Amino acid sequence: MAAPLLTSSLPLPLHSDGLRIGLLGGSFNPPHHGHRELSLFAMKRLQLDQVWWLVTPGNPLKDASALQGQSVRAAAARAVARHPKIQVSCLEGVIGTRYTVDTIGYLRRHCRNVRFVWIMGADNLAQFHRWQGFRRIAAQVPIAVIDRPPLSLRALAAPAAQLLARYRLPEAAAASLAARRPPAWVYLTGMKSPVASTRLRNPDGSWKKPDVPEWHIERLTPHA
Ligand SMILES: Nc1ncnc2c1ncn2[C@@H]1O[C@H](COP(=O)(O)OP(=O)(O)OP(=O)(O)O)[C@@H](O)[C@H]1O
Ligand SMILES: O=C(O)c1ccc[n+]([C@@H]2O[C@H](COP(=O)([O-])O)[C@@H](O)[C@H]2O)c1
Repeated sequence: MAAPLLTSSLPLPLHSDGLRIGLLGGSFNPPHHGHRELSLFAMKRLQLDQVWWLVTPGNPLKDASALQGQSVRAAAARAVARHPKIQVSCLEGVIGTRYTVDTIGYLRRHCRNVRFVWIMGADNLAQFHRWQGFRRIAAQVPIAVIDRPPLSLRALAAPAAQLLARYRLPEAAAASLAARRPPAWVYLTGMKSPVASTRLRNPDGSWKKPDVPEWHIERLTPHA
C-alpha cells in the first residue's frame, strides 16, 4: 500500500534523491503571508530545494473546535503559497496521524534519500517539550526554529531548548543543517513577521478577510 499513498499524498518530484526539503507543519487556520515569508526565508538560509506545508488534521495541543476542515485550509494554503518550490500536503490526514513523530517516521521510511528539515516558529519551540516523542523527533531530523518576537527569549529558555542546547549550531552554519546528522538545530533570526492566524480569526472560528491578494479571494469563498 505504500506506493499509492506516497504518490497521492506526497508532492515528491520524480528525481528526489539528495533533495533538501523543509517541512512546515501547521494548522494554517487560516494560512497567511507569514507562512510564505518564513518558507522563503528558510529556503534561502538553509539552502533547501523545497518547503512542504503539512496541513495538520488538528494540532494535538490545540482546541479543535474553531478549526476549519483540513481540505478548506489546504486550498487556502495553496492560494497563499503561490510558489513553485512550496508544496501543500494533507499527508497527515492520509496516513491518519496528528503526531509529528509519526509523520517524520513515515517520511523517513518512504523517502530514504531525501534530507528533511523540520521548520517551526519560536512559539512551537517554547512548548516543544510537550510534543509526543519530542526527543525522538530531534534525534531523527534536523530542526530550524524561526524567531518570532516577542517569544524569542521564552523559547530559548524553555525545557526543549535547554535539553537540546549542546546540539545547537551557530546561525552561520545554517546552510549545512540539512546535511547534518541529527540531533542538530539552529535558531534563525533576521525574519520578524508579526502576522498570526489568531489575528485573522473571528471569535466563532470563521476567518476574517483572507490574507492573500484580492485576485485570490474568490477562490477562498467556502469558509464558514
Ligand atoms: N509570523 C511568524 N513568524 C514565525 N513563525 C511563524 C509565523 N507564523 C507562523 N509561524 C510558524 O508556522 C507554523 C505554522 O503556524 P500556524 O499555522 O499555527 O500559524 P500561527 O500564525 O502560528 O497560528 P495561531 O495564531 O493560530 O497560533 C508554526 O511552526 C508557527 O510557529
Ligand atoms: O506531535 C505533537 O505532539 C505535536 C504537538 C503540537 C504541535 N505539533 C505540530 O506542530 C505543527 C505546528 O502546529 P501549529 O498549530 O502551531 O501550526 C503542526 O504540524 C502540529 O501538528 C505536533
